[in-house]
Amino acid sequence: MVAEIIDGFAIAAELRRDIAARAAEMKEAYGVVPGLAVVLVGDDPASAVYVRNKLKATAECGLRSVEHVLPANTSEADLLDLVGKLNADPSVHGILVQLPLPKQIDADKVLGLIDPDKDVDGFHPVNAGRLSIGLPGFVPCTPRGSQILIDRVLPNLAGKHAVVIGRSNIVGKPMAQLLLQKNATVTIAHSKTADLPGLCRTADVLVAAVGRPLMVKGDWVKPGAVVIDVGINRIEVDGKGKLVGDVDFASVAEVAGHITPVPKGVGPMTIACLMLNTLDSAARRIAAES
Ligand SMILES: Nc1nc2c(c(=O)[nH]1)N[C@@H](CN(C=O)c1ccc(C(=O)N[C@@H](CCC(=O)O)C(=O)O)cc1)CN2
Repeated sequence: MVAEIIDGFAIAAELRRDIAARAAEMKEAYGVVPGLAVVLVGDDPASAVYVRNKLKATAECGLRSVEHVLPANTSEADLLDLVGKLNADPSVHGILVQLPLPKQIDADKVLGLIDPDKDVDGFHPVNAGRLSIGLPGFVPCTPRGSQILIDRVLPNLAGKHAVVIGRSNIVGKPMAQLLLQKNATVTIAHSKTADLPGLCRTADVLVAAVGRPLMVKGDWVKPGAVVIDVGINRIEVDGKGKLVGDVDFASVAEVAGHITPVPKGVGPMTIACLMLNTLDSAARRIAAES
């Protein structure tokens, strides 16, 4: 293996320690403890694990969290009603509705009702717009965390070509915006892109966010490139469940300069950045009120 592994687990732990220190200062100076409302609808086991980890991280960072667990048959109207109450609650600085939602609920409608200034997931169209025109807002946690990892190993992206595979509103598009803000030349690739391996071979920074297990192979990667694997896929190997990314780690690590593993790469940064967005939200409210 030639690539250096980017240890997202360790970097996320470092970030959480920094957030804890800043939260303690905020409490001391202003008597404010940032509050995060976490809404879980239904009984998806993976979502339950992610929510548990988010609540744990909140406590570790000295933030306050309130969990709202609703049954799988919750109506859209009831969820919208809860979001409205959380919008109006001054002790709540951040609102997170765990995705996916049960099929009877229109996720866009729910996410669109969250007050953009409490939208710590950064999924509201207002925050997508703010990001695209360079205004302060909330950046979705996975791209924000991925950008922090890229900054660690390649702080100057001017003159670099970044390829983002995947065009989702939650990861691909905001990731491309962040890379553009850092002066990279950015290409968004997707399922209809011609010669995807050839395009990827031109990337100095390659971000894979497609949800296709082990899709990116070693011969898709430019020697020395920074490879960020956003994929979290559960597959079966020899009859056992295994968590893998969108990148074939074994072959890509032979070629890349830096690579994130799965697990313990981008995933832990997603949760750390949720804490960071919640802290930012409280800091902005304090600044606006003083
Ligand atoms: N409202 C949201 N819903 C969802 C988001 C989100 O950012 N906001 N992202 C994903 C799930 N997710 C957080 O919610 C998330 C997924 C994975 C990880 C993580 O740390 N993964 C570990 C592996 C964990 C495992 O064993 O399963 C890793 O990569 O090391 C954190 C957060 C969809 N929903």
